[in-house]
Amino acid sequence: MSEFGGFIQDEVANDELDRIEAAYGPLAAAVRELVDATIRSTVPPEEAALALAEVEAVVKRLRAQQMPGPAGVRFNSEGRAWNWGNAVVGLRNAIAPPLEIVHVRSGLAHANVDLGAAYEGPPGLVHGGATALLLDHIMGETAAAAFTRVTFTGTLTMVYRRGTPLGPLRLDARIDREEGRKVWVVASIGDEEGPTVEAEGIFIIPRWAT
Ligand SMILES: CCCCCCCCCCCCCCCC(=O)SCCNC(=O)CCNC(=O)[C@H](O)C(C)(C)COP(=O)(O)OP(=O)(O)OC[C@H]1O[C@@H](n2cnc3c(N)ncnc32)[C@H](O)[C@@H]1OP(=O)(O)O
Repeated sequence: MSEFGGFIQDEVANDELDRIEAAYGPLAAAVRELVDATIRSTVPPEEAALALAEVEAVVKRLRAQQMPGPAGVRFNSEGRAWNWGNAVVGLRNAIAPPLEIVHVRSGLAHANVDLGAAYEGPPGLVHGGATALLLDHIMGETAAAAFTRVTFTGTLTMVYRRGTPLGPLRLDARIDREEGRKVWVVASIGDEEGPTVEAEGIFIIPRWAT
């Protein structure tokens, strides 16, 4: 294994990655269900205590073998990259919705997502930090121009036009302009009635990546 600016070259073969993803993807999806079920359950406390014992047993089983730190962003020489722990798109991260981003072309992307009880801020509405999180990520991937370069968020501006309802939502992002190592991206998230939050960000290609 070797590291480039935090990106880790890890020679796991593609068929082995498929096998791992086929097991851990559904596991993370079940944990997402668990998060939602824990928030919305109305079973009596005695039932919740029994559930706790079962969850603790599952945690113990998974802790039997662990990587020393976070999952990182990895790639192999077969051209595959994976970021299973990412907070927005991580296949193995139950905190991530996960967002499935469609890159229409370099610098233009969109995504559909259904946010449930785990993302609530004001009653029935998405937490403002959660919309910022999703927007930051889709904008970052868009700035990366079809994954041909690394960009970091420099400045992010959010305009919250109206509350974002929990439920089905759409995100859109596009590169507005570029100047040297700076990439301006505009984006929005919204429901069927239109955008609820509009964002503008300056993404920087770091000096170390040029
Ligand atoms: C090939 C393999 C492909 C793989 C492809 C994988 C892609 C996978 C996509 C994942 C997508 C993730 C999407 C989430 C995106 C995050 O969440 S990133 C995490 C949050 N952001 C950070 O942690 C960034 C922290 N800050 C930094 O690391 C550094 O300050 C930066 C932003 C890289 C800039 O450092 P630097 O390169 O030393 O910049 P520097 O030379 O000082 O300035 C360059 C220019 O940028 C301007 N600038 C610098 N900082 C800022 C700023 N904060 N705001 C505005 N302008 C700024 C300067 O004024 C300067 O402008 P000019 O003078 O050229 O006009």
